Amino acid sequence: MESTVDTLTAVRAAALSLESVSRRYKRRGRGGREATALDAVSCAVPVGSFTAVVGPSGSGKSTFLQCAAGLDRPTSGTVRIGGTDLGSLSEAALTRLRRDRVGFVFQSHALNLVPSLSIEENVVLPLVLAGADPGSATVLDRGRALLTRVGLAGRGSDGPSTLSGGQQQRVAVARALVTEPDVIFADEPTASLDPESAGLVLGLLRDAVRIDGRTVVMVTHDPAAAGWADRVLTMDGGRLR
Ligand SMILES: Nc1ncnc2c1ncn2[C@@H]1O[C@H](COP(=O)(O)OP(=O)(O)OP(=O)(O)O)[C@@H](O)[C@H]1O
Repeated sequence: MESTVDTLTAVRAAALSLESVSRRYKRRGRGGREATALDAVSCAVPVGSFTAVVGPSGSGKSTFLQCAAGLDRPTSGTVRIGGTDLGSLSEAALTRLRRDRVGFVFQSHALNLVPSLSIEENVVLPLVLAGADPGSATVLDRGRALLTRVGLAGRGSDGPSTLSGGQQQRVAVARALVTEPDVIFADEPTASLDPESAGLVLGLLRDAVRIDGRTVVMVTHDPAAAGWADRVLTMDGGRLR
C-alpha cells in the first residue's frame, strides 16, 4: 500500500512520467505484422535530474525520446510532462506545450539552428514564436545572458555558419534553456563532436540541472556522455532493463 502511495507521489512530482507506454509500428509487406519499438515502458524522471537513456542500436531509445517529448504519440499508455497528460491535448495544444515547456537539442548541429537567423535570434526564437517582442529588453537580455553562459558572448549578431560544430551545439543548448522548460530532451547531442567540445556541451547540460534545477533527458550510445548523468536508464528490446 505504502509503495503505491510512494509511486503516485513520485509520478506527481516528476518532470516527466511514462506509464505503460507502448509504440508499435505496422511493418509494410510482412503480412501486417507489427514491430514493437517500445514495450510497456514505465518510469518517472524527477525534477532537477540529469537522466541518460542508453542501450544497443534498435533498442528503442529514439522512440522513447520521441514519445516522451510529444513528437510522436504512443500506441498506448500515458506520458505526462509537468503533470500534463500529453494524450489529452489537441495537436495545437501539444505544439504549444513543445514550444513553451520543452527544450530540444538534436544530434546534428546543422539541423539545430536556422541558418538565415543570427545566433542571438536563434537563441530567443522560442520566445518570439510564443509572441514575445524580439526587440524588447527582456528578450535581448535573456539572449545575451545565455550566450555569455555558453561562452559565446559577443557572437550574437554573427550567423550560425561562422561557428564550429561544438559552438553550434552550445547555441542549441542556450536555445533549449531560453523558455525555462520543464524538460530538456537531447538526442545524441555530442555524436558529431570531438571529446573536448562534447565535454563543454555536456557541462552546460549538467549546469542547467545543478545550477538552475532544470531536468534533462539525454539519449546517447556513448558511455562517456552517460557518465555525466545522475541516473542511467538502459533500454533493451523496447523495454527498460
Ligand atoms: N517508423 C518506424 N517504422 C517501423 N519500425 C520502426 C520505426 N521506427 C523505429 N522502428 C523500429 O523500432 C525499433 C526501435 O528503434 P529506435 O530507433 O527507437 O532504436 P534506437 O535504440 O534509437 O536505435 P539507434 O541507436 O540505432 O538510433 C527498431 O527495431 C526499429 O526498426
